[in-house]
Amino acid sequence: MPKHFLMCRPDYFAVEYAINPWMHPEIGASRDIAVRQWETLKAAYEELGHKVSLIDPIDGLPDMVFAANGALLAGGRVYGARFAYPERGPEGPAYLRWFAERGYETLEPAHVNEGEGDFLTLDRVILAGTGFRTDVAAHQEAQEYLGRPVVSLTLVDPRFYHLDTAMFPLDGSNIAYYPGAFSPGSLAVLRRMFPDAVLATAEDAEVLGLNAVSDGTNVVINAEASNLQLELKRRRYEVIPIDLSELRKAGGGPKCCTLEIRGENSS
Ligand SMILES: CN(C)C(=N)NCCC[C@H](N)C(=O)O
Repeated sequence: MPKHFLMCRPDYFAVEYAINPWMHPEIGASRDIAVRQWETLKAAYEELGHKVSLIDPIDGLPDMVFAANGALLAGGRVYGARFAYPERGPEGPAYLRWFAERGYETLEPAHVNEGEGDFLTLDRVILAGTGFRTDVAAHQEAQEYLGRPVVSLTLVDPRFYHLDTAMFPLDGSNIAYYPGAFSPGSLAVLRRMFPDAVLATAEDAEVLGLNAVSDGTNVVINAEASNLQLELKRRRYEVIPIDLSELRKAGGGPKCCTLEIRGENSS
């Protein structure tokens, strides 16, 4: 099934503040390289048959390329983002406006949450991260608005500050994750819910290998995550490695650049 993604060209991308351990403003990042790498990601989605819509980037919002943080959709409803750090604050209303202007039902959230960065949707449940960015009250707010069960998971390693830096859905019922990113209780929940999950190594997690996008057949994944790629191939997934090393300097990978638009008829 082709998917529909929202992306934001990194025309104003920069590393000029530090709100996660990957960001080093004293080193910075190249916008030109980031744009080229991002174009490769967009082309990969289009080659796989997925539809990509674009939101206009805004000058002064260097992290807006990370569209996954902009909202969470289910059944055509849009639960907006409210960012933890003021540097990203205006992105929430900008993404919500994009959807409202296109006729989507939207909710401006009362609680801090960073969209699909901390909410990962499976067929029967939404997995939700907390610990660094998204407030656990937002998990309840999303559940109430979207009418989907939300399972809270606690992140404990600041390098993996969003759930989607430590986990991705392989399909509607199984996941890949890095165990070291979760609290003992959350890990026990994951083991119980997903006995057949793909477990990533620290090496894969440290190159943001878990920040991947799967359509159930193809997995678009950071090129450097080599152990994880081997395991995915062993499980018969088609692996599409992408070099997003410049965007990683802001703490993002393929998934961060990709917000899934889930319409009325999708799960
Ligand atoms: C998994 N997702 C969506 C992300 N991890 N997003 C990247 C956000 C990077 C930004 N500098 C920040 O720290 O918010």
